[in-house]
Amino acid sequence: MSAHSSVMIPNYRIRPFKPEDLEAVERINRVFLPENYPSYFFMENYRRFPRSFFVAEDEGGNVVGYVMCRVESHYTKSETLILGHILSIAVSKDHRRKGIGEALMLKAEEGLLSYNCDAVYLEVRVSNEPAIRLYEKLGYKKLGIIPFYYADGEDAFLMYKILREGLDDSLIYQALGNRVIR
Ligand SMILES: CC(=O)SCCNC(=O)CCNC(=O)[C@H](O)C(C)(C)COP(=O)(O)OP(=O)(O)OC[C@H]1O[C@@H](n2cnc3c(N)ncnc32)[C@H](O)[C@@H]1OP(=O)(O)O
Repeated sequence: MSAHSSVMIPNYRIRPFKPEDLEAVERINRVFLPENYPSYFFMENYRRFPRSFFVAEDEGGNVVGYVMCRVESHYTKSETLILGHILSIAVSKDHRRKGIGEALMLKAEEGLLSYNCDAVYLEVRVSNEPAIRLYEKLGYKKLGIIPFYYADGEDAFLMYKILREGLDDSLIYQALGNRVIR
């Protein structure tokens, strides 16, 4: 399974994150997501995994969305899996339903493939219909629920997508199953 690199969205451009984008990315994160991070967290993920951190900009060069990822090792009985972790994605409200979220996700997957990721996973609030629909559209499956994952007590779905052809779903369960109930 491969990610598609040729996603074109009229009037927008998806490009790699640059340190100058930090303020804009943090603003979008604070306004549109309850899960906020200190600046060093964004910069650390950029420093370690620059090929899977993207922003979307409009024609005026304004940053209107981002996706930030990390690469992790997870263990199964037979092998170590390299898993991409989508840490955070958001698109400014005025720019939604134009394909930006989907394009950011596909670019992130492409970047994660360049780090040899076997699969990609993420956590999402069980009430976050738009995001869950987006992930399902892109082929993500629910591994299970992480109870009380968020600070306000809401549960998360742990969702994943296999990137390496032939990788069995059961290996993802071996790697991440201890975090979820089914
Ligand atoms: C790992 C995490 O970060 S989990 C948290 C995810 N982030 C957030 O919840 C932040 C607030 N939400 C957002 O920023 C946006 O709503 C996002 C990122 C979830 C989606 O971004 P958008 O640019 O609007 O998505 P995009 O236009 O690419 O939509 C792609 C598909 O997602 C689904 N989708 C997106 N929004 C919706 C919605 N409101 N209702 C139903 N389906 C939706 C649809 O299947 C859509 O395809 P379609 O337009 O062909 O029907």
